[in-house]
Amino acid sequence: MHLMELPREVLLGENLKDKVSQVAKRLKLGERSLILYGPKTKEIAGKDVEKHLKESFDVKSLVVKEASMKEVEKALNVIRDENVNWVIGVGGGSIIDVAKLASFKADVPFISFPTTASHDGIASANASIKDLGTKTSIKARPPIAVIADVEVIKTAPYRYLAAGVGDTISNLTAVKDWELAHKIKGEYFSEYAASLSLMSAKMVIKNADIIRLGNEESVRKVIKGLISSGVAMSIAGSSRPASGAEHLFSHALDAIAPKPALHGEQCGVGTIIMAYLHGLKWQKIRETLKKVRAPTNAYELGIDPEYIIEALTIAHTIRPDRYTILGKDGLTREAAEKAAKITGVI
Ligand SMILES: NC(=O)C1=CN([C@@H]2O[C@H](COP(=O)(O)OP(=O)(O)OC[C@H]3O[C@@H](n4cnc5c(N)ncnc54)[C@H](OP(=O)(O)O)[C@@H]3O)[C@@H](O)[C@H]2O)C=CC1
Ligand SMILES: O=C(CO)COP(=O)(O)O
Ligand SMILES: [Zn+2]
Repeated sequence: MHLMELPREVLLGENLKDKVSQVAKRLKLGERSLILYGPKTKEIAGKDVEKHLKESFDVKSLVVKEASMKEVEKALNVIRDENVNWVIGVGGGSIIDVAKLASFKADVPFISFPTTASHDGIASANASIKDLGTKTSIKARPPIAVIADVEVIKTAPYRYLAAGVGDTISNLTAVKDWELAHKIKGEYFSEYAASLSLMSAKMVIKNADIIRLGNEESVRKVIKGLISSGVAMSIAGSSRPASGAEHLFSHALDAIAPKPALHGEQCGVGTIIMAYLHGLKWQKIRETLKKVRAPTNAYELGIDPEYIIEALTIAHTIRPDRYTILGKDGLTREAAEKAAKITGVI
């Protein structure tokens, strides 16, 4: 049996920092809450959300440094010691993932309050957490509510919005990899989740000219795609519809590059290469990324070509149970170099 859980409320609008209490009351989440934010997102929105929440709730707070198991444990300790009833994560993908996993382990609900449109973990049920050096995708529960404040998200540097396009466009190759795993390995495949995921990718391609403006409408377009993508993952019961070989490439870069770029930026570049390997129209993907001013090569990622090649050759080892176009043995150095050169990535 596959149990599908989805958010109960999704708010997308302006000035929502003082609306969290209303949502929490409506959903009867309880008296004691824990707010998680990062050092920057505390200043950007966290402090304000906390101030408003304190008018109605008993609020504990924690500054989260990274998406690691250590940080999840810290949050879990506060939840248990303080008998916290619900959690809210105010931040980027890292903060939301820590809130998602800690609340899941403690069996309490959590609210997702994204400060950027850079990743599709906003509404997904899985958390990407670093444990023993590499990122693992851990099954958790989707947020009970998503509160996406366009005013807050709009203040993030444009680069984050372009990264969101990269994370969404990667659904094109992720779904291809999923189909392949279904055909070759007999892996469970949900046509419905795959279609929803592809729809998000197609929407950002179609709206690239609007997105590149970086205005409020752009934020709304990208956020909607990211939320649908997260819902697709919840329906699938895994990150399969939105994470294939292009994500393995990004996770590999996170592990080896001295200064990795944003998750969505790396996934976007990975999508160009994996689309080439799949025989898809990779030029169209590159064109869209260029249009929204997202990186399309090593230089723009700020990563040495040598790391790009290495990441391509080790990507298949990151999650051996996730079958992709890279197969069981991965790419040879020569094949990696050729694919990266043909697609203009190096
Ligand atoms: N679970 C899932 O389904 C998914 C998970 N992910 C995961 O999400 C992570 C990537 O998320 P991403 O958002 O790109 O990166 P991070 O959450 O790591 O944030 C990157 C930086 O941006 C800062 N930041 C956040 N909001 C703003 C803002 N409004 N203005 C200025 N700076 C801001 C953060 O501040 P601070 O230092 O305060 O945190 C941080 O320093 C990865 O760990 C990835 O694996 C991605 C997709 C799906
Ligand atoms: O980033 C994701 C989808 O965009 C999902 O994360 P994983 O690659 O960790 O499963
Ligand atoms: Zn992603």
